[in-house]
Amino acid sequence: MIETKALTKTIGEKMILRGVNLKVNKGEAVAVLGTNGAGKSTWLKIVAGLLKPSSGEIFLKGQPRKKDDFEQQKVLGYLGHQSFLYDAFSPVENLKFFARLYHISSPDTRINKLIEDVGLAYFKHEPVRSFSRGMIQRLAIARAILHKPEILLLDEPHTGLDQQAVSLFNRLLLDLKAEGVTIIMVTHDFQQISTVCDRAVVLRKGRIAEDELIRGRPVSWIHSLYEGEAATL
Ligand SMILES: Nc1ncnc2c1ncn2[C@@H]1O[C@H](COP(=O)(O)OP(=O)(O)OP(=O)(O)O)[C@@H](O)[C@H]1O
Repeated sequence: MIETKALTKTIGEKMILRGVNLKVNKGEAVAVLGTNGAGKSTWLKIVAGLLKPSSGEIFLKGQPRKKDDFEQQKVLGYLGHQSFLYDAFSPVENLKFFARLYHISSPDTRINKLIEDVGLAYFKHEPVRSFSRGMIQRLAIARAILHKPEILLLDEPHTGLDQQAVSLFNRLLLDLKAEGVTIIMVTHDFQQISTVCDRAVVLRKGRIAEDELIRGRPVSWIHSLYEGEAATL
């Protein structure tokens, strides 16, 4: 579904990715772990088409990744550290704007359903500038899945969410997974990884250091994998 081969990224003198070979199959839910600065967000941004690699290859559904290809872009939903939302617009106006970008016809029913799903129905006509961080994150989640992407790329998606929103979001992710959506999630949150993901990949210094199936494993084991100590358990 998504594959990067020998992917490198150098910015200035700094080599951030040093040859990342990673293949994610359709319907998998994969966590990408690693310490701060390991290169996780950079890898995700390159796959999302927001950054250019220095070298290497990217394949999306078996096809080489092309720059500014709308059909390829539609396959992906990306949730990064920035919300991409417009402050002066309400949730309804923001989602209508993105629906137009994705050429979604008659989006009103879907927009209302998504706003309800993320728990913002009461605020759907209020400007985003009045929202808390958690509310913005809820709307950003709705924005990322609005066009029903086949692959969801999530960069620390649980950040800023309260416990109720975390449960709601995980439910949403598990439903999408059951529908066959592929999920790739950069995160430091081991509890959420064990709830949502089947596989964990650990990046260290720009390379894949671990790649293991984690279904049924306790959170402590995932932590050991992150620390590079799982093999000794
Ligand atoms: N535009 C940039 N210019 C210079 N250095 C950068 C740039 N973007 C990223 N870096 C550096 O590249 C390294 C990897 O960054 P990246 O954001 O991919 O790490 P990460 O694994 O996602 O970390 P975190 O868990 O802190 O989000 C970091 O040392 C970062 O400072």
